[in-house]
Amino acid sequence: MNSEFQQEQKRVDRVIETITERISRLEKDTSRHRNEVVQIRKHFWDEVKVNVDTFDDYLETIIGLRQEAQALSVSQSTHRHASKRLAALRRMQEIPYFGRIDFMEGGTSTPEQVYIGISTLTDESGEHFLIYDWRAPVSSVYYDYQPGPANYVTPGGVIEGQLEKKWQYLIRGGTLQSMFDTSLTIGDEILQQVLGKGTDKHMHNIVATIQQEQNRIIRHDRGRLLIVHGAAGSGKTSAALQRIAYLLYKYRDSLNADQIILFSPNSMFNSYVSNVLPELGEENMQQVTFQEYLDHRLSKQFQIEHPYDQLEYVLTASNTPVYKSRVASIRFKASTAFFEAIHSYRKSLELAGMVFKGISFRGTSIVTAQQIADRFYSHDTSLRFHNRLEKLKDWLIKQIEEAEKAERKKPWVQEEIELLSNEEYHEAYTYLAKKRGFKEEDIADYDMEPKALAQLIVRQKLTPLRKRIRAFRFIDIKGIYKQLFVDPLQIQQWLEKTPAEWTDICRLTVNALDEDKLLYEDATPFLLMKELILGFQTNSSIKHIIVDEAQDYSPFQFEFLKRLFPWAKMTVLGDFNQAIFAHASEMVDFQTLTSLYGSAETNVINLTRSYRSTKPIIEFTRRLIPNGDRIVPFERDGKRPVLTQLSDHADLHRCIASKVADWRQQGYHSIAIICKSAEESNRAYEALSSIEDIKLLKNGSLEYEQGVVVIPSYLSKGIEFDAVIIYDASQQVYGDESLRRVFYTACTRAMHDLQLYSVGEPSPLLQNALQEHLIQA
Ligand SMILES: Nc1ncnc2c1ncn2[C@@H]1O[C@H](COP(=O)(O)OP(=O)(O)OP(=O)(O)O)[C@@H](O)[C@H]1O
Repeated sequence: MNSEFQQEQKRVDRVIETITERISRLEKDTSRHRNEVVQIRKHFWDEVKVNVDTFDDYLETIIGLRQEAQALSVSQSTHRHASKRLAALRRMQEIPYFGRIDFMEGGTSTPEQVYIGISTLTDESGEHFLIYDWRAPVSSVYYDYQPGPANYVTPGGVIEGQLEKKWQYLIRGGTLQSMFDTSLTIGDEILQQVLGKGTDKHMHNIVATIQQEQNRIIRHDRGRLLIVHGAAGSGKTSAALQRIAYLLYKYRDSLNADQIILFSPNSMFNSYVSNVLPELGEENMQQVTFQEYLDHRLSKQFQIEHPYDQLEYVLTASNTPVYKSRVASIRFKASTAFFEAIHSYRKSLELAGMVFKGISFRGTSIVTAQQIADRFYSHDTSLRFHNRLEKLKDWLIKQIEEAEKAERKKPWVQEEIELLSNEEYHEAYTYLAKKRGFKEEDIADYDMEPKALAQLIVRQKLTPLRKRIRAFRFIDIKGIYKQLFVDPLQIQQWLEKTPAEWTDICRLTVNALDEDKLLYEDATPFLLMKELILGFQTNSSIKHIIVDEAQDYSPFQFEFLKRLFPWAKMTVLGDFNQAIFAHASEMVDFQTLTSLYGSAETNVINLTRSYRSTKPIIEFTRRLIPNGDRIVPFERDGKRPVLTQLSDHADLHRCIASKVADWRQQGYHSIAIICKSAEESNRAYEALSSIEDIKLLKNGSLEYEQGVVVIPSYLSKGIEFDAVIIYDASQQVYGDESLRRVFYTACTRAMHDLQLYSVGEPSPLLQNALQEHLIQA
């Protein structure tokens, strides 16, 4: 062992000693803070005297309450911070740092050794940094430069200097295992080691090996919209998560994790990425799928089709009669043209076309739908649309009041009074007495008049109706949306061109709405229509939204997100070669998105290097897509993918079982058998049930499971496996050109090994994968 290595190990030991001391000090502090919180909670009401007899007492009570609540909040926040710091220090006990730069600032003569880890550590004096946080300004030099002139940006300006040397350290369990002078060595040994390992149940942070182009994404801080277009496995999700950690660090005084939302493809993906931020000592951002949001807004009214059910239909129902129209409907309803048409339609409602629901009580009409419409269109059309609706609502409330007066004299009210139970009678009595100003002790003296009781009963019975009117439920949004499709010619007023299948699209939309079903392609347009009429529900507390797998969102959905989060900056990450939804063909690149905030507010970063898979796998998968040669594989050796042609399914299942056994022996922890659809997955799972511990992953699975799994292609998005089997890459299954992206997505999930089987002729999608890239067995 050379002396430099020994010196470095000694430094590691010293730093770990400091970390251990800090931990023991902090453990005492956190336990004290925890006790404080418990005590404040326990004695909260002892400390506050609740007295509301006089105004001064009341004021004193409020002030006391506020002081206690403040003390509790301060203690809770101190405790939270201390616990977070403690968690970070515990991780640093294992790996205190991973890199070092020797940086000589302009005007100085000795370089400073800057050690970089997941969090900052200073010496006892607090003046010298033993470790710099990877997000600190100076640490950017580590990621951005090779030895030579270098600079970094601080809030006070740009610091110029010279990067003398750059080191990578591999420290595990407090022991320095290796160190590389990366200014001398060629290739990235640590990255090789990281990528060569098996996959895990959870994604991990990549801070030790962030690449220069990824660092640009992480530290980007200009404009409203950042678009990242990157090849499969290029680190888009990883960069997005480290970006969140970076923003939380840089804006720690004004930004917290609750103000960031990650839109992710499914719940399983949420669990897969849930560890990255906590590993870096940060709290997780909010995570949501677009479907969850739609459900939250619309599921009371409708049964909304799940996007994966829509996808399953597209993948499996091509023989059904309405298939072509349905696919055309999905594409058309995702377009900005339809988004604009809905805006124009809503505008036209100012003059005609609103649909209302009549209001009736006990089977008798109070106001008919036609009367409501007449009233609405009798308003001055120069008033704002929403004000007209407000006026209409007030008028309807008045109609209810009129109806109320008339109802009081009707016989049903007397009958109701007679049927009141003692309890109800007493309740009504007490209520009316209090309303008349009687104090608790004088209530018994109150004489209840029968008229007042009748009034009360009618009022109560009409309360639900009043509530519905206040919530604008007299507007028939479904009727208004449906109207767009009832007369196929109507939409031509607002659209230059309708799809050829428009009449069929209209028919299938109306049929679904009549059954109170909302097809997935209708859900966002419907919600937009609703918001344009009733007013937009926006969320102004969110400062950043990150949309992963953005190729699966329609331009329509992006417009919607922009309106929903008016103050948020947006980071959008995707790969069009993995666009698997039928609506995705509406957007062939992210250029369309530039119009969202305008080009001055938009920046685009492309990632072309791919890290997930071995070089032979990438050399194969990139031949499956147009312009795939732009993808640069990371130099990691491995075996070439294998295509095995078989004659029947019995043979296929035998081969898969033996391949899985083989791979298990090689030590692979996660093996995926990827099928085209859920339908194929179910069949495969049944047939392969003899494989020990095999699991079926389906829509709704919340956890990403390790081991041997059968999974439909679209659910495997975003995640990765040690080894992948493409269940049946035959002409029969992947015969259609429209499946190219689904097929590519499935193949790019493999890290170390890829095996394709084909029952009968292989898919024509494999045509370009030359012999040199694919072993045919
Ligand atoms: N700089 C890096 N250092 C270490 N590992 C990396 C780095 N960049 C990417 N990886 C690894 O490469 C794999 C792919 O990364 P990630 O899932 O973020 O890519 P992606 O672009 O989102 O992929 P896809 O679009 O195919 O879902 C992960 O295992 C990730 O840890």
